[in-house]
Amino acid sequence: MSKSVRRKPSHGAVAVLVEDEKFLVIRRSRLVRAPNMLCFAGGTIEIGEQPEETIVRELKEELSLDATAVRHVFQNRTSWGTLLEWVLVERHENSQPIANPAEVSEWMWLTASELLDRHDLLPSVPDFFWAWATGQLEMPERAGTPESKWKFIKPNGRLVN
Ligand SMILES: Nc1nc2c([nH]c(=O)n2[C@@H]2O[C@H](COP(=O)(O)OP(=O)(O)OP(=O)(O)O)[C@@H](O)[C@H]2O)c(=O)[nH]1
Repeated sequence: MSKSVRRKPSHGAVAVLVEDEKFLVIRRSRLVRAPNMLCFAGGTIEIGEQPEETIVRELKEELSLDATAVRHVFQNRTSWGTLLEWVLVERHENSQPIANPAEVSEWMWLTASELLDRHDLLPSVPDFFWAWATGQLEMPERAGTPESKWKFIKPNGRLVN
């Protein structure tokens, strides 16, 4: 969520950090676009950057977290036209998140089911879990197994029972 030179059209990268079936989630600060919403850490890909570099930089800026990109897992486009690159990351041993209040008001570890129960998510987050549940992306064992009910999460929508 830095304010430096941007590439147009908007192209962003999202950090997927999962341990023991819990995903690292941030609440966006009230000072940024989509204030107070829950999402994964990430931000705009700057000129000359690879998505893997963007998410390492954004994890440092938003959460003071040291992490390594593992692999690109997914790509999608938001309803407002931003192309998103989803990158699996691992945090460095002993590196703990500390929220930068200019960008992040809090962080939390949530299971996918806990996440999908929330009503304050950026719409790309249920889209990501829908894609996982429908076999469009591969996640490591530590992420657990996608639940079949997530297949009923409509893209940009909520869980349909
Ligand atoms: N950080 C983050 N951004 C996401 C997610 N899902 C999603 O659609 N986005 C979108 O990706 C774009 C870039 O994210 P951002 O808002 O955190 O980053 P930024 O300040 O560098 O970019 P911006 O000021 O152009 O919006 C925004 O349009 C944001 O809404 C997500 O899970 N995490």
